[in-house]
Amino acid sequence: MAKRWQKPKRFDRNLIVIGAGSAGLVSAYIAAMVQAKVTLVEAHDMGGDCLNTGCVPSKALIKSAKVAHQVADSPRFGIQSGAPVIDFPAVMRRVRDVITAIEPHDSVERFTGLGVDCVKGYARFIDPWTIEIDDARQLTAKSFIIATGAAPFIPPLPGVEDSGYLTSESLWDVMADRPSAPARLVILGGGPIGCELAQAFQRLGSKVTIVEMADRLLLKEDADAAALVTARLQAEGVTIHTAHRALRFSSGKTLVVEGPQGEKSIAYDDIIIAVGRKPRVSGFGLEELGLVVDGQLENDDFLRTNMPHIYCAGDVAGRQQLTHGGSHEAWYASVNALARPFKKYRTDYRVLPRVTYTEPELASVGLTEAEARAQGLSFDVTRYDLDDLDRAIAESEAHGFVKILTAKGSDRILGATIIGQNAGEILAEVTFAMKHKMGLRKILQTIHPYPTWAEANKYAAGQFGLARKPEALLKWAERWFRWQRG
Ligand SMILES: Cc1cc2nc3c(=O)[nH]c(=O)nc-3n(C[C@H](O)[C@H](O)[C@H](O)COP(=O)(O)OP(=O)(O)OC[C@H]3O[C@@H](n4cnc5c(N)ncnc54)[C@H](O)[C@@H]3O)c2cc1C
Ligand SMILES: NC(=O)c1ccc[n+]([C@@H]2O[C@H](COP(=O)([O-])OP(=O)(O)OC[C@H]3O[C@@H](n4cnc5c(N)ncnc54)[C@H](O)[C@@H]3O)[C@@H](O)[C@H]2O)c1
Repeated sequence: MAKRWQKPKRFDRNLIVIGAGSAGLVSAYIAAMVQAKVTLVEAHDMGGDCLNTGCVPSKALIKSAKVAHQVADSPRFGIQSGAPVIDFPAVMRRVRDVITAIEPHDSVERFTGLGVDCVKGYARFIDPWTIEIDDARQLTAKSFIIATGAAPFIPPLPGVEDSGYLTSESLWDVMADRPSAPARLVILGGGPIGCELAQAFQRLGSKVTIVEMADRLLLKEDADAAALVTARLQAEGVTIHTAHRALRFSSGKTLVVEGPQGEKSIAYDDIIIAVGRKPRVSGFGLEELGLVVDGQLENDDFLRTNMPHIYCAGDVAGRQQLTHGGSHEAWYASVNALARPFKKYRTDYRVLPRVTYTEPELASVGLTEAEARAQGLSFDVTRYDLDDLDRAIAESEAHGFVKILTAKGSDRILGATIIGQNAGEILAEVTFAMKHKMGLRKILQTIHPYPTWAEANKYAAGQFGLARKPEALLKWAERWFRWQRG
């Protein structure tokens, strides 16, 4: 390294963080908290994908769609209201307002107040210790964290450039000016983005078709849980083509797909491409430093790239793509970068929860059954069906389940999947137990208020206990009580 580049004798900063999404913001925050001199460089909007084009607008849209669905569904609860009238521009204005309300949490003002030097501009490495911002100002640092996120992957299908496709990044601005939701909406990709947006747009008046090349939706999640999401989407009118591969676009806004029955043409008014997100690693000097191999930013379990003073966190690191995952990695990247060479911490993803905000909601943490099997683990599965839960019955939402995997011969939790209303909230207790190595018996011993959704965890733990009754002791007790009755 020294031969090709001259290392500066002094540095302007202890740490420079590139990208102000969840990973970059948290990295800069931690550095400022421990009194390091830190600069955070952001080319576009503070808050990155989550605030501007990801979690926040999608959850705001999902809420409006849920209200529309509840209005349509109200006779089920004894309320007559007529079909919902969707004021789509007002829905999109609300999405914008929600972003505006949350913006201050991620703002330059807030982070400057916390001691972070925030710089607006596009950063590019010119050597391993120096970045240039907007081809003008240069800054050096002892360490760096690359937190540049990911961008939608666009498959190189014939005709794609003229297809008028939208992505999770572009759709918000485009839809903001529309009088109504697209009449026929095709969504390519049946992952979390595809499923969440499909249900939301269907509920807001679109006729949605999902095209997914795998044989089921939500491939990374428990198959039983994903099947319930699929069934609900279909019941609400979404057309789902699994095992269908997109082949090409033809003129007149048509997608040609190939499935088990051959080729099929699907006409659309709009198409959203949601087939995964690709780490942003090019155009700002990483390739020139030799940090990118086969299109990936190489990094180890300490989030260190192949230059020991350059770290990474968030979507760009290629290990997970979640907002809280990015914040989690930010802790490791910033602490490892600042404590170098005295101390380093290995990343740990064993207790990383995730939630897909469809209705029913699908929440999981740790291993799925398929993952536990693939790892050759010996485990038990306890399942509690929510059709038994009083709160779920009272709310006429008695569907879904809690599925918990435990290590064979113990109550140690290896993973959990919850599907149903408020699954993400119910999962919090299991995540806490798992993180702090508390088994299912500890959940069973905890008082849960009646009637709550969280009681589902207690009943699942109860189910676990029932399946492991001390049969010999109970036989003895039965004899003892019979003897006592005389
Ligand atoms: C529709 C959708 C819904 C989602 N919903 C959820 C959800 O409900 N829950 C959840 O946990 N996750 C969700 N995600 C994922 C989540 O948004 C991302 O995982 C998270 O935002 C990634 O954060 P990050 O900090 O790694 O990157 P980003 O937020 O992408 O931030 C990277 C930043 O770096 C900047 N940048 C890039 N290059 C440079 C450069 N050279 N110089 C300066 N700045 C640069 C970019 O402008 C950007 O602001 C969703 C994603 C999408 C698309
Ligand atoms: N609620 C949440 O936490 C949330 C919501 C949205 C997104 N996210 C994050 O964003 C990431 C990206 O989401 P995503 O849904 O774009 O990606 P994904 O990788 O999770 O799913 C993409 C799907 O597209 C399919 N696919 C790929 N190429 C295809 C093709 N040519 N034709 C048809 N189908 C094709 C894949 O088989 C896969 O099922 C997620 O993995 C997740 O981490 C999270």
